[in-house]
Amino acid sequence: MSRPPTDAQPVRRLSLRRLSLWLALGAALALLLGVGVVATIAGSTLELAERGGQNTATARMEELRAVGNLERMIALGDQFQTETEPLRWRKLALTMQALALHPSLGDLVDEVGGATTAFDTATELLAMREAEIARPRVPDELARMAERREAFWLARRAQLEEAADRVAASIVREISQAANEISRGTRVVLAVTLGGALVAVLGGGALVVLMRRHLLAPLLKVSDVLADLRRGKDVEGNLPTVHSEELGEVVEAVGRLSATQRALERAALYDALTGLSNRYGLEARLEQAIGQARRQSRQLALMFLDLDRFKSVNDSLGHASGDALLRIIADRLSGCLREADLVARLGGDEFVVLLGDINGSADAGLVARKLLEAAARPVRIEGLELRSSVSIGICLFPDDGQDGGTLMKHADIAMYQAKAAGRAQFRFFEAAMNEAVVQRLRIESELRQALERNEFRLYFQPQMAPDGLRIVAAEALIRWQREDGTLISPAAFIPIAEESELISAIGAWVLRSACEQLADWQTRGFRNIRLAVNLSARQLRDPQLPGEVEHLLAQHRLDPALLELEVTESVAMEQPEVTIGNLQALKALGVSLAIDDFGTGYSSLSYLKLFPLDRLKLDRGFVSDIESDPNDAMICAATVGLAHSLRLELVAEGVESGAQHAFLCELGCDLLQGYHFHRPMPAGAFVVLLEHQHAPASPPGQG
Ligand SMILES: Nc1nc2c(ncn2[C@@H]2O[C@@H]3COP(=O)(O)O[C@H]4[C@@H](O)[C@H](n5cnc6c(=O)[nH]c(N)nc65)O[C@@H]4COP(=O)(O)O[C@H]3[C@H]2O)c(=O)[nH]1
Repeated sequence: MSRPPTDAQPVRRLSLRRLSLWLALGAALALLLGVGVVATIAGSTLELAERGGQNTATARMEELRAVGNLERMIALGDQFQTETEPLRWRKLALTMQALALHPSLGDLVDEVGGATTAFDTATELLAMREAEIARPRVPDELARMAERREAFWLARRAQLEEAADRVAASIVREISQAANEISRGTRVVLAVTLGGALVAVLGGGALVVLMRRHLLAPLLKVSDVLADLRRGKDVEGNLPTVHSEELGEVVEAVGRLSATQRALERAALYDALTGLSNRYGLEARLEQAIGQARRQSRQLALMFLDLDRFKSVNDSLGHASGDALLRIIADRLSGCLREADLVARLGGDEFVVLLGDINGSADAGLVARKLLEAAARPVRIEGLELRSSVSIGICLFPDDGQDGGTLMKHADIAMYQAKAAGRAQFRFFEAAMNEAVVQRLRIESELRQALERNEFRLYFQPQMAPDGLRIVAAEALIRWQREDGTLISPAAFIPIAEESELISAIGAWVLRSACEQLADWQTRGFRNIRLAVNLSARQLRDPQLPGEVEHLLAQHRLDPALLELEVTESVAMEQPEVTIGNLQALKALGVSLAIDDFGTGYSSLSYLKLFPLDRLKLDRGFVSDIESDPNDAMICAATVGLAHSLRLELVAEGVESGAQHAFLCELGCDLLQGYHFHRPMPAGAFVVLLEHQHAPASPPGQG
């Protein structure tokens, strides 16, 4: 798209407004001038013609009359000569005289000697005839007189005829001259009109060419560009260069519009943090790729990637570090792919990879391995070396889904399975996974309802002194009591709650209820019973947790040491540096801290000694085989030794028999928990048990 010519060489531009004003003015002037010239020429020609016509007509009328009178005189003269009756020839002579005196003949006097001659001729003829009558008796003389009269008449007649011919010729000459003048004037008017029309045609043509080049063509181009913009095409470099100010404004506005549209598109289709496509960009590409693959009968692979334990990085190191990690992972993922593939970020720590044109699942597996390796390389952020990993779910088109929505859902399900299988691995989608997910979603929604309906209960399992008689503490264990009264074990729903944000609400409920219970025991006089509460990974990383605990302790006026918070070894060791900070914040409140399921994770002793702990809880897996498996017995012994060397108490879980009890006592365990003593029980039963402590001791295993 052409940038508005602000940053390029400035283009000199005309003002169309001014140009059109000048053109209109010029056209009006030219028109006025043309009309003036034509009108002047036509007017003068007409005037000339009219004037010439009038003069000629007046003058020629007299001459015509004179010619007529002369012709008549000639005819009268001829008649006079032949007329014998004196009365009649006298009358004819008199008529001739009267005609000769007519003014039309007056003007001919000089030319033909007309009037005088005509009058004299009539007078002379009359006198000659009168003289002939006066001598009637002399016939010869009479004949001579008549001959003389005849000769005289013929001579005069010839003169009169000549005069009439000359006048007639002059009339014809005058008329043709006038006609010539009129036609010359008409030709001039015609020439001027044609000239004007030619100038108008040429000027109009030039104007049309000018308008087409500088107005119409750029306008059409701008309209094409706008149409392309509407279709979402890139119009970069398509804007015309214009030479008028007004169109320049339009072109610049379209340029700005296109730049804004591109910026909006970027914001709409790309992720601002990583520069990768976002959900909408991915959806568009996915639909396109599916259409293409369907037409060409090809396979696609869609991968759903989730950064393992990203939230704890975000919570403990802050959002800036979280963002930096996301950018690094985004770059690494992009680096593993071909140009035709796509990697998108859906938000949070979720990425999607689209592999176009693969030959089968093996291809997708190969790429997934590369992605796993790339994500697993250590990341250095703000001086800390972080170990990241991703879990990947893969599904294939067309086998695992025919449309984008289904493919995304199935890849997500496969990813969830990869996470459940221990993270940092990939899983291909299988139909059976769908059912597991449906089940999980159902439980999630039921858990939400359970919270609203207050269906959770706390059970309490005593922790005994080594003698197995004295209750020193208890562990709070959640149960879900459904409407029909059935109790659901936490193992069936806590992992699901941990996958969603539900664990925060459930954990908060447990903490609240546990503190209420502690307060209740206080009022009942059981002041030294400690209560242990399990913390989920999310809770431990929650920066609000210390504040909430502090508030609950203050609200119920509890001795903080009576509240024990347990975190599993694997959660504690996930990001040990982060755990240290979180545990220290809790320890600052005075609460007790314990590591649960000890021995199942991979503890780093250097970190373990930095955790501000009070107790280690030996996992019940080691206790169960303590008698039969010498390895387990050794581990138990070593764990007791380790705890004591770190100045921690050791709690043995899952004590189910007297032999286990005896063995653990021998090893030096500080506290014992298990069915051999008591099963988890409701609050009421636990209070009854506490009250029994004041009574004579009953043998263990009867709880
Ligand atoms: N076989 C055998 N089992 C014994 C014996 N003594 C105790 N147990 C069981 O061992 C589990 C001990 O709790 P845990 O290790 O913290 O393991 C707990 C804990 O990780 C989790 N959990 C329970 N309540 C909560 C809670 O309120 N919050 C969180 N985040 N997790 C909880 O659920 C797990 C299972 O809890 P429960 O089903 O109550 O199972 C309890 C308890 O009933 C024994 O002698 N033999």
